[in-house]
Amino acid sequence: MHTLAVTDGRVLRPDGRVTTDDVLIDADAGTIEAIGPDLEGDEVLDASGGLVMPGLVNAHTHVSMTLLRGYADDKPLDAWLREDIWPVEEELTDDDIEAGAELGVLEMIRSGTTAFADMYFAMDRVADVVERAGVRARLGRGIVTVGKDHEEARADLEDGVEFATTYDGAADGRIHTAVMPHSLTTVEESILEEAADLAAAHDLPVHLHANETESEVDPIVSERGIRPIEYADDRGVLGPSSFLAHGVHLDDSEIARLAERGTAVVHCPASNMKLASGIAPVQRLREAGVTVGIGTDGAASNNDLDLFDEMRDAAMVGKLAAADASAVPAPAVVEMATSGGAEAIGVPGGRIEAGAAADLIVVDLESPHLTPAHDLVSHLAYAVRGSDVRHTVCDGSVLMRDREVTTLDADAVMERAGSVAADLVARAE
Ligand SMILES: N[C@@H](CCSC[C@H]1O[C@@H](n2cnc3c(=O)[nH]cnc32)[C@H](O)[C@@H]1O)C(=O)O
Ligand SMILES: [Zn+2]
Repeated sequence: MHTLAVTDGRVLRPDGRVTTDDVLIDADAGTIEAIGPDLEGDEVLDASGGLVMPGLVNAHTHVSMTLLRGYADDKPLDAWLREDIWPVEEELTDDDIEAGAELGVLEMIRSGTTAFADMYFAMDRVADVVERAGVRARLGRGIVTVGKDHEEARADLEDGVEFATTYDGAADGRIHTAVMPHSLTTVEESILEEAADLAAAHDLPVHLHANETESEVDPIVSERGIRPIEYADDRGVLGPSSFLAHGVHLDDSEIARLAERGTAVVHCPASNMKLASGIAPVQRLREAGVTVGIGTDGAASNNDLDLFDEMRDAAMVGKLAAADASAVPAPAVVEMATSGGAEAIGVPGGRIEAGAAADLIVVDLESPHLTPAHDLVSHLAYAVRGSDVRHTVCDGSVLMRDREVTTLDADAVMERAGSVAADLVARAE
């Protein structure tokens, strides 16, 4: 057994306590062996002056959209997608998607994210990046049927299911998959139903955008006389492994139904604020017992993939929405960004405890903006930035040591992404 000792730091435990301990990792198994004083390993990762905490889980993104960061801002969802994003996405090549995924994964490793859920196209290329970069992911091809005839729509569904069944368990088990119909309004009813059936038949989760904007909720209510979550349930989409992105506009009956079905919600506060979609009822969801994770959504609606920013946004906007400063407190956002996210997307990790997956980060605390250290959980929610992450470990492997990413060549990744992004936009215009 090859071991890695993370030494001389403080450790964030699953119950929110912070202790002064070392963490011993079985690098071969990719698991945490022990937590305690004076642990010795074959290799050492210095955590002095730092906090060891679970790697963050970005529970909803479109990682290759880093190529479109800053390309189209200041518009509502529907116009943004139809006028700006989808036309450029028409021009995307598989190589572009790979370059964008490398950039996004690099950014995530550098800001402490070790696992993410991704919906996009050319997912075989995204899977390749996940494998090389050493992170964990739940991946799926986004299935869209608007503007397609039934045959094309079926082909999209089949592609999505084929990707999901082929890649589940890839990269030594670091890659998980899901069937990912894009949303309740961009996928026709029969395809949505089939997607849910096929996911169940293959024991895979369903992931989709739902109840993101009012203009997505209204047509379902007026055409069918029922709320979107009831419609989703009738199509078989909801289940204990399913997770939906956004859940901004949910009424009490929908929240109760999500709780009953065990379907998780991924809160994307920055995207929801930027597109002026609304504010998800995070406090009410949590009180109802719904598992809530946090996601950045794509970099074109955020505009970064730093989950520390997202934690702060979730706490701030949660209070504003509830008109209650005690709503969505620091421990809740830290939980949502770690164990909550891992549970929502169904990946290991999210906890520093013996036997858990060795997905962890070390946050450097020796900075003016993190001084004094009255309460480290408060710092994680309100004051830490992604650039404070010193080391990133996933599945027992060191992906970043002293801010140097070991699995990707940062300069080459940025140069390639910058160049393909410029070409892409030029082709689209
Ligand atoms: N459009 C593709 C498949 C969907 S991939 C996922 C899609 O979600 C889009 N997307 C990104 N952010 C959001 C969001 O907040 N809501 C809805 N869609 C989004 C993204 O641009 C991408 O087109 C097709 O026609 O086959
Ligand atoms: Zn999205």
